[in-house]
Amino acid sequence: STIISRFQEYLQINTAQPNPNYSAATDFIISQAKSLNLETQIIEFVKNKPLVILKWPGKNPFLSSILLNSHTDVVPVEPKKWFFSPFDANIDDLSGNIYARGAQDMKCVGMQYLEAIRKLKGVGFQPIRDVILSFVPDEEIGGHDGAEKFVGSDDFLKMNVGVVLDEGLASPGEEYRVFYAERSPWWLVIKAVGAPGHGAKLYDGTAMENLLKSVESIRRFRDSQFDLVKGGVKAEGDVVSVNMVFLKAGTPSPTGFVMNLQPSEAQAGFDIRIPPTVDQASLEKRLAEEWAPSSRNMTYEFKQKVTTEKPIFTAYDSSNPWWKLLEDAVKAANGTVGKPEIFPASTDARYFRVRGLPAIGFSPMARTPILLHDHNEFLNQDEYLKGIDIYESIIKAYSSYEEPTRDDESRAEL
Ligand code: MET
Ligand SMILES: [Zn+2]
Ligand SMILES: [Zn+2]
Repeated sequence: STIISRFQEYLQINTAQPNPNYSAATDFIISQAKSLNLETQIIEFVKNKPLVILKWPGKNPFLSSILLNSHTDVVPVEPKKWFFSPFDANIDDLSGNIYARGAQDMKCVGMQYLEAIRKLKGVGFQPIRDVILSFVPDEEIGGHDGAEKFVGSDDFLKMNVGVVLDEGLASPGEEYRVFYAERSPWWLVIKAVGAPGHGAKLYDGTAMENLLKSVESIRRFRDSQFDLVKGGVKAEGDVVSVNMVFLKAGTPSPTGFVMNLQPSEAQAGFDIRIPPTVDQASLEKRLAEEWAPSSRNMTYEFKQKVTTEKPIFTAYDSSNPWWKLLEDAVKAANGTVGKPEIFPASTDARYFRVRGLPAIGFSPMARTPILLHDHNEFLNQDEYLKGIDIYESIIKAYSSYEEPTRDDESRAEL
């Protein structure tokens, strides 16, 4: 169908980090917007890193707007490990699965917003609140030149955003997952130095030994957290995850590494995710004292570090009307929403939440294995189409919601 081919077309644009083709993605999104008669704006806070903003104006400009956010970049691939080429967006005839990097994370969502608007326009629906779509760059590398700059801009203030939808996760079961908070990412590099020497000599204080002691200590901590999840004591989003993502050491030689030389430097990288309620200061103390102690000639550095003064949540009780509106709208489209969860990884939603806005993490993919950042990422075409109906229902409910929200009230007082 044309709906599916439009999704394929977006997936075929290679927006993988670290060299995303943002200009092709922008052209594509703008052409979609034009076909839908949406207002368009391109903002470049940083050159060649465009944010594409689309607007479907509502009838009441005094009410806060609905922001539907998605990121245009995707994570890199190891193409040889894929059955289908990751930027072909092939459809497996038998299953109807669409294979592509970004099929789940999160080009599906960006296109589903647009397709839902297409349907609503097709039946003559008119929103009361402004419906704004933001297609933002660089989420996968921290969002610093995308969503982070966006939320601090005048353009954003003028939008008077009242609620934000951003990405969630696929769900293998029947229920859609929905997220009210997320863990903070710490991308940590620990470095050890030590005395170099002959490969045959046993001596204390080598860089490798110094590093490995840390790795052992970090692994014990990792196990303790993982055990809580395995034992069913805690959910994935409620423990600290620590995973080693690189190891770097050794003296290179043309045939590999020099084998009889103990190197003077060694380092390891870790992806750490910290739940909102965990005390970050005490974790950093553990890091300084046990994981990278200067007494063992170790230093550390963060490649990414999100710190929060206090836990940041989107309310899911009656103080936040958007939560129930979403649940009801999903129900109205024959879906069900699970219990509110903490997103185990990170999304741009955090930038909206720190500004005090309710942001909900939601990607309508049920009956789907979680394959974001994995090989052979796919989304089934029927599931994709169902997701469009879900968004149609949500956008309809959100944009026709007339009760003043807290945000509208504070606006009125100005
Ligand atoms: N969304 C990506 C992740 O969770 C990038 C986050 S930036 C630290 O890994
Ligand atoms: Zn994502
Ligand atoms: Zn991602």
